[in-house]
Amino acid sequence: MKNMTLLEVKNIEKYYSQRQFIFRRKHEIPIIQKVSFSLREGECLGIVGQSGSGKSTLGRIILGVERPTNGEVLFQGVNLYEATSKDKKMVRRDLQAVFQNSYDSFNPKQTIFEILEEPLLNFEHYSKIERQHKVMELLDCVELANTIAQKYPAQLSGGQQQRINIARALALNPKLIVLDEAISSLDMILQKHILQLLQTLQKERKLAYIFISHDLQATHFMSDRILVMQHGQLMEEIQKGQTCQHPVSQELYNAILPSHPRGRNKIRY
Ligand SMILES: Nc1ncnc2c1ncn2[C@@H]1O[C@H](COP(=O)(O)OP(=O)(O)OP(=O)(O)O)[C@@H](O)[C@H]1O
Repeated sequence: MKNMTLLEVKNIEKYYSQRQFIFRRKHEIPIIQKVSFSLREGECLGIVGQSGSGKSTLGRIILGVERPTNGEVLFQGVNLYEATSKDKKMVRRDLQAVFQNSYDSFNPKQTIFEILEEPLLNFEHYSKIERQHKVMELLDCVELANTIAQKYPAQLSGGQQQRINIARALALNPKLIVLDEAISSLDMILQKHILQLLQTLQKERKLAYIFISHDLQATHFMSDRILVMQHGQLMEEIQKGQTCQHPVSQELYNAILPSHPRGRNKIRY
């Protein structure tokens, strides 16, 4: 089911004020300029662009944690920045995020069980036994052994920590997960495993993703559509299987290195 609109981003602009020199007056620097797009249920939308193009700022605006200067973000029809407390609760359940530095998002004094139990305690009316079952189910979902539940985050590898982050994001059965450089700190083999896991979970749960990344190949693998950003603007939308047309997108695609050096000037889009 990929036809219901889940998210609408309308004419988003974000300015930061910055002083050019110590005694000069502050200037408004545009970081996001007139960005609009929508996302359907169960869809994966990739957002790529060079460093500093505004991807993470846009991600934070979509998550409702960074108010845009202008424009609206509607999640399931609710304006994130004018939501009532009841609507905010719905958004906190249905809209989740996974970031690059998984360890930073944990309380190091909590066990994995406590970390995964926390959203259930805050949002569900489960009994203790039900919470235990649910935590084990979440560990199973991200292909981790139940014995991990008693460990602390520092006792896990980077890949295991990122799986815990994904499991925590899944705990409340969200509709959308914003993945911001979620696999960037992992080695290539682990990246592939996590991407495959994310795809399986997407199919099983009809989840939508916004996949923000520098990595064009991973974004291609995951996404139904890709938005290319530069200087805070959307330059092009590339549908799956289509060739990119815009010079900015072509430059990004040209930067992909083929596995063999002799093929490096023969990239095809
Ligand atoms: N709080 C802030 N105050 C001022 N400028 C900011 C702030 N946050 C981000 N910026 C600037 O906004 C621009 C976009 O940053 P952003 O992190 O969104 O880009 P990005 O495309 O995600 O980059 P990267 O891929 O390197 O993470 C950058 O020039 C950054 O310096």
